[in-house]
Amino acid sequence: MKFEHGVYLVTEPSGDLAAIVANAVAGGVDLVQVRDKGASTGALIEIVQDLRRRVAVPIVVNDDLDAAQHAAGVHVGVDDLPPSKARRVLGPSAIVGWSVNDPGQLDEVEEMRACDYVAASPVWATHTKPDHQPPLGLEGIRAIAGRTDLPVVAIGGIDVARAAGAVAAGADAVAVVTAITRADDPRRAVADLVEAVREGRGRR
Ligand SMILES: Cc1ncc(COP(=O)(O)OP(=O)(O)O)c(N)n1
Ligand SMILES: Cc1ncsc1CCOP(=O)(O)O
Ligand SMILES: [Mg+2]
Repeated sequence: MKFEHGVYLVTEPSGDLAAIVANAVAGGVDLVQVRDKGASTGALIEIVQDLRRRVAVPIVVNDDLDAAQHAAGVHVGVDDLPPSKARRVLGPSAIVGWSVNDPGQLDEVEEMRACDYVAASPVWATHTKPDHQPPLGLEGIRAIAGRTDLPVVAIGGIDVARAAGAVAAGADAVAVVTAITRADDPRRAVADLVEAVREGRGRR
């Protein structure tokens, strides 16, 4: 997985989803994840099919392997099915992402081999995922990025003020919910994040 602009949109089930995603993609998002913890598989498939008609970037689904078969891939965490199983079901060309909070996960060779990227999750505390694990901080990004060649995505509490620091610490991309979905102008918000990522890359 190549994160050209380094911005990954993770959706939430509020607001005008189609408009937010279309504007975010126009601003430069590389990848979209449909995340709606309360949605049925059928509802997720409908969302994916609708978004696929509107935008050209890959769309992955959070958690739900059945819905992910109608998308470009899946994002899973430690409480979900393992990446290796997702890979077996979705095949070699699917995108498979895995949340990492404990650096010990990086030693799970079979799981790491199944992934296209790992997410340092969360970097900062966030209300968007009330059950999140302890924040890793910038040190956590450095520790993870220093131990894998996979692209590292930073997620949790990331906004335009924090994005460059996360990237300078070793993240290849930032994954963002509210700083995009709740922005007055999601397209502008993404464009500003893209610029911050560029600045962070320049600091490495
Ligand atoms: C890009 C990205 N990173 C981390 C997560 C969190 O996944 P997980 O730990 O499985 O938690 P839920 O999102 O399922 O609540 C993510 N979704 N996306
Ligand atoms: C889904 C998820 N996984 C770890 S933190 C998080 C939510 C990030 O949301 P926000 O960008 O609003 O802090
Ligand atoms: Mg999950």
